Amino acid sequence: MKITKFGGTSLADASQYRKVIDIISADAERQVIVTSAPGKRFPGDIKVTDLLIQYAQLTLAGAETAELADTIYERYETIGRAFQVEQAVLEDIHTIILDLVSITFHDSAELQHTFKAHGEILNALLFASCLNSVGIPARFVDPRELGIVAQERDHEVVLADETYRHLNQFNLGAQRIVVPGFYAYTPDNKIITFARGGSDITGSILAAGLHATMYENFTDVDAIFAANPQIIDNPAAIKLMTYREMRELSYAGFSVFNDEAIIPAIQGHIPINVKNTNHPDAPGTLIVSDSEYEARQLVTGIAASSRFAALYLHRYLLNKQAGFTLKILQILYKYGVSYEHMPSGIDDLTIIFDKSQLQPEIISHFLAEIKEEVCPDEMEWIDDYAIIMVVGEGMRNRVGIIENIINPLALHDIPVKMINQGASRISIMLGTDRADAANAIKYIYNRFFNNNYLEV
Ligand SMILES: Nc1ncnc2c1ncn2[C@@H]1O[C@H](COP(=O)(O)OP(=O)(O)O)[C@@H](O)[C@H]1O
Ligand SMILES: N[C@@H](CC(=O)OP(=O)(O)O)C(=O)O
Repeated sequence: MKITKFGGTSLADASQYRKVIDIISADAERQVIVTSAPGKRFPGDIKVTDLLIQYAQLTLAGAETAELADTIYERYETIGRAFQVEQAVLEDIHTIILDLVSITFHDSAELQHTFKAHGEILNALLFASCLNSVGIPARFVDPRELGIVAQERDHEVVLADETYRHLNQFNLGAQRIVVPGFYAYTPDNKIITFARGGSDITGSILAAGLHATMYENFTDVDAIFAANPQIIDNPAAIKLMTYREMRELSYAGFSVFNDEAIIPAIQGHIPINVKNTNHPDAPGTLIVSDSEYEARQLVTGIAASSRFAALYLHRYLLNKQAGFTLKILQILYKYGVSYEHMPSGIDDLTIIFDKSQLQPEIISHFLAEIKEEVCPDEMEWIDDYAIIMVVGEGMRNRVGIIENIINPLALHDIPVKMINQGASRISIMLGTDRADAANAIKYIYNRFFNNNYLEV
């Protein structure tokens, strides 16, 4: 049995739905289908999840919502009509959307989670109806029935271990099931959404918990490429890679996967196949454990992400001062701020933060406290920090890689603000200005992929 997840672009309209139905009917093993909310149909279009976020905001502000509710409903209605689903199904969807504004929520967070999850809920309901209307028996199954439980801890949504016990007890039967991705239930039965892109997480949890033979993740590209296709024209496709490579690359910007998403699949030893809904016969990218992998090239992929900021601190004899870092960490802890990386030298320390996890209004407060508490000789907040990650199992134990990364950047006058090598033996991390990140990717990509400097 395979878990087959379809991203938002794969379910954006009726013609995409048709492709997805063909994909499902081509393989009886595709028994558990995970849906995202309808995504963008064309560049500039708005994902249903983003419409629902607006809908939640208008509701919280007590503003007029009728027009937006209609826009959301139309996305589902057009698809449903194309498949001649029963009128009652469309009416249900319409009512559910309209009724959201009348539900009493405990707080605004609960309202936002519930509104957001409805992109997936309604798409799964509609998709199950469409499958039935073309003669493929299928049943909508909510994460509550499966027992997917999660809760917020330190601003993170953490899956409860009992989820796997529940999934173990779930009787799948012979029918296909359609499960909405992106959300779970709290122990007190409230909807809680994962991070954006989190339908990938649901697919991965189900793959591990229901002991699938494969986790198929259908998206809108033929493969995971060695660099973002929006930066590099026609980048090399990655046919086979390891979980670890994927984790590092998705963390640093390969948005094809949510970076947390593959952890359950890794823990369950489930191979992942990323495939294209628009070219389902293309083999896509297979992601496996390192024991099933032999590196054939040095670098597998190069990613960049601009969602970072950095705090640079300089103080002479910093390496001799007991408790210097501890004081800083205590201040960060007090503000509930986690950091991503902390490269240090004898007199210098850089702390790198994920800006998407930082509330902008607290930055000036914790900076002031750090300044007062540790009295650095120099301190700078770098707000536009990008991280570039060069990743490959083939880099392990190989000498001379770093110069091939740095040289092309030096040749093009791109300053490197930080290098972090060694923490993971399969990756090298660089810090640059955000404005330089795309060019840095191009030059590093050229060195490794267009100069035959690839073989192990
Ligand atoms: N290295 C990469 N390889 C493939 N796609 C990438 C890469 N880096 C970024 N992407 C982007 O990820 C997109 C697919 O992810 P996403 O939009 O989340 O899809 P879905 O809606 O199917 O979940 C691609 O369209 C592509 O623009
Ligand atoms: N719909 C949610 C969750 C998701 O996974 O979407 P997608 O598969 O389109 O990335 C989002 O937009 O974040």
